[in-house]
Amino acid sequence: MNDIKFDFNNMMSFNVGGRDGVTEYDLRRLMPRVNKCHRHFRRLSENPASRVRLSLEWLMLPFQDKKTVEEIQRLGDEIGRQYENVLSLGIGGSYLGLKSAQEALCAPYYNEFLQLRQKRSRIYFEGNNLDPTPLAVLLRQLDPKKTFVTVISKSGETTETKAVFDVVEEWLKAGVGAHYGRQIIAITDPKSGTLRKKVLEEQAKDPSNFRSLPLLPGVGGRFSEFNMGLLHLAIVGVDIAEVFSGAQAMARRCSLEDIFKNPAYMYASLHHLAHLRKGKSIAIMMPFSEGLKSTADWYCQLLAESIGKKYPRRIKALGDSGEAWEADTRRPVHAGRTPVATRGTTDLHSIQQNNVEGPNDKAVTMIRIASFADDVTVPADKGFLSQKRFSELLALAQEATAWALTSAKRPNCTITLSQLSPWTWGGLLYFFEMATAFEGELLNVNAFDQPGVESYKNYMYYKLRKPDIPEKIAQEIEKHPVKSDVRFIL
Ligand SMILES: O=P(O)(O)OC[C@H]1O[C@](O)(CO)[C@@H](O)[C@@H]1O
Repeated sequence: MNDIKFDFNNMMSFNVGGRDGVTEYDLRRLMPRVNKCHRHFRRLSENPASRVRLSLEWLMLPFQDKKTVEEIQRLGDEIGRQYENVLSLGIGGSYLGLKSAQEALCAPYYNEFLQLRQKRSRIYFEGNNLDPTPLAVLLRQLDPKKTFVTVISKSGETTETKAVFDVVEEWLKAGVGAHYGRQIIAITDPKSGTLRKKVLEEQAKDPSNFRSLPLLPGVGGRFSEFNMGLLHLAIVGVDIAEVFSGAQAMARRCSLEDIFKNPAYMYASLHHLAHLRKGKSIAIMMPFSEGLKSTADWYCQLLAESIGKKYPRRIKALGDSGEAWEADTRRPVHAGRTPVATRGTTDLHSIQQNNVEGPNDKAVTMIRIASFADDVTVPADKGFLSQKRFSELLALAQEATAWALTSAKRPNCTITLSQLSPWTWGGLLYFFEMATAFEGELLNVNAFDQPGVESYKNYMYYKLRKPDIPEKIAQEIEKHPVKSDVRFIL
């Protein structure tokens, strides 16, 4: 059985009370807005030009052409079987989806045991931080001749990925010699950016150098796992067609107008109401599965970058029956909910205290797996735990967490995956993508840009004297120096 269920009973007032819970009446009152957003979103998603212009092309990713997917599957398979190690460089949307896929769909301790990884490459994620220690240690240990490098960056400009790639490229060159470029694949924008430029230059020297795969136009980083992440799925031996089949099934459920039939619209509507009417501004993501830890991290980027916006969206109609969006800077709204990634049962012994007794400003999403591929049983004669299966204990812990939250009037909901498989994981990702995009619609913000991330980048570029920094940015930085008074440093 391959199934995904969304249980939101504990978001409702009949379980957590009228002050903190949503009523059916609230949901029905929101329906005209939901229907309007649905029609708007649908109109845009049916228009190919709008999809690309507004970064909605992620909607189509699970429906990609079979031949392309098969080619990627073959290529990844070849790399995974040939190389002892794969260094996967990327950050944000060019990293989190890959990591979450690996944790969810490969055996735990994948890197440690050859048999568990079916004799495929060990995977090392780098380029997602500027901390020098892991990189320095790793490069001292790895044999460049046995290492393949995937560098993933839509822009090709991201400092973390670029700096690490610059180092890794030289390391590979020194260790492998003239043909080092055959051990690199770049996944980047098909036309623009410095990484694409580098690919073209290197391929002109030798066509088997710096192979590359395109990031499809109209796909933003955090919505790109079914594009940027495909090669990685293939390297670690995951069946991409299964992931897509699960995502397609979810896409069909999420295309329905009725929120009582569309789980993503319901998720978005409930959290929208819980936030704006009941003050639940913190989104706690709590999978009861080690395999879904990084999926919770992936969700944090998705929610934070998509919904956390200073300005609402101003829509401009265009001639092709499409539209363009811009920030309406006259009216700051500071929209968004703050995501926090936790995990059951580990964080029941830390963050859960605050969830139950701290400020009642959270909505908790639990994810549970109904059936595990492996199980462990406590031996007999061990008191009250005797002969209990771990899966049983875990399910009970999740039930107990829901009870503890609900009885303390803390709204919570549970997503149940029949099992953790490529099919359910594909469906789960699509569900969250649609729920987040739709929450953006309800809030009327652009869920597909991330202007707030630029300010730290600009400051760094300015200090690093990156060429072509706009004068306006330089002035802005000069105008706002951060004061440092020694009295306030102990
Ligand atoms: O793929 P790129 O261009 O290196 O960007 C990486 C990440 O950086 C951001 O642009 C900002 O953090 C993310 O949205 C994106 O996922």
